[in-house]
Amino acid sequence: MLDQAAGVVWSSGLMSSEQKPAANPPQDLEIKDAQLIFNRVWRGLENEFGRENLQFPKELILLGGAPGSGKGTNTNFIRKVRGITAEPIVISELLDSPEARKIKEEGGMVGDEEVLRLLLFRLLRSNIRDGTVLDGFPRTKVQVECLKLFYDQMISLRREFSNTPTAHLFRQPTFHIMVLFVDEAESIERQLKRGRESIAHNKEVRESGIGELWEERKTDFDPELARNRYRTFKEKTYDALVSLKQIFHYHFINAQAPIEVVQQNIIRELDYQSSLELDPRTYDSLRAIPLAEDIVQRARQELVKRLDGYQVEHPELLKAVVDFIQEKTMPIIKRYAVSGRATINTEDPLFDQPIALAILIDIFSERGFKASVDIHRQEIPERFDLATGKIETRKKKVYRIMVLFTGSTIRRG
Ligand SMILES: Nc1ncnc2c1ncn2[C@@H]1O[C@H](COP(=O)(O)OP(=O)(O)O)[C@@H](O)[C@H]1O
Repeated sequence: MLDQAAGVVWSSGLMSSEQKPAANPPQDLEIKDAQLIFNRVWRGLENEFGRENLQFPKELILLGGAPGSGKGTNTNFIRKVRGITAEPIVISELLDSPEARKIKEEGGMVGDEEVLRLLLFRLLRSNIRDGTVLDGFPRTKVQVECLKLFYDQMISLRREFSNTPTAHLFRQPTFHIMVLFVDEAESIERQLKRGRESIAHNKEVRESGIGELWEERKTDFDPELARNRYRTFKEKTYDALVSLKQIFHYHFINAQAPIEVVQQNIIRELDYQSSLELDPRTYDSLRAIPLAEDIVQRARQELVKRLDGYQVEHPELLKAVVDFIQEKTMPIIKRYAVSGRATINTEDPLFDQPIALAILIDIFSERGFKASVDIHRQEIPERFDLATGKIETRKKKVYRIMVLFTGSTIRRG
């Protein structure tokens, strides 16, 4: 028996805060462009490699910042702090065609589609599965949108393969956006400094025949070109990077300081964020406690294992619970979706087997709901014995299934 009317919990507060869709959703051209570009590149990948082979790095640290902010200087340091052994990917080095070189020399930017294609192909290399640092992506609003679409695709792949033997190859992606910040004067000064260092270094290499030549960028010798690069960054890149703050792990680093100070800032930022607020001694006493996100990730792997286990060991029970969810709970959940909360009472004897309750909760978790079940035992008076005065009762077991879910923005990464 299903007690629908009594089983649904409404909160007037939740009802009144019901969100209406925006009347005019922003139809940003750049967002549309990004979708077209991304879809073309992604289809290319699927055709060339097959979906099952689209295995990308688990962790990506996307390093952004004005030219001269110290991205190249700090990349190896960041890898060390995060225990990343894979080589970093420097976008400007990926862009090696003569056309791309010419654009770069003038301080401009290479087309988004070309950048995205080269990058995603490069990310598929098997030696960077654990993670890597990306220097110089995303640089434009379109690239920012592509990054979000890429993340969503990684999540879809993960879901798609979660019940297969290759589930472990599609891990939960973690994206960190790290912005190194310097002002215009500092950026120009450092670009020119790099120019002077390159000349001195290359002179030494040529004279001694030892070592490798460094790239000599035109923009590192001309203050006007250097200024132009900084302005391109401020106008095209900076706001786009900041817009990712709400979505991925975001780290803003004051990079206008001596290298040692910048590196301390990086350590602090990459560490658990509360370390920024806590006294270091307090933080030290807490750090033995695992981070919630690590536990959640392990729990998710366990969940996948359990669900696969039910399929093998209790296939009929699994099917019965799936049918129950589909037929008995989904209509109620859909009907009350705005509140994000539904309660369903049932006396279905299916749940007299405790494992059926476990299966129910796990299925809901896998589908993104939070479910819990209370069992209520009620005695229903059935007969009154006139001779003894005793009331005979029937025991009734009611399972109260509470399902919570949310329709609000989900933090990615
Ligand atoms: N904190 C710092 N203080 C002084 N000079 C720095 C600092 N960080 C980097 N530099 C210098 O600035 C120049 C540009 O750094 P680089 O790492 O190549 O910048 P980016 O990769 O962000 O363009 C290099 O000569 C580098 O040695």
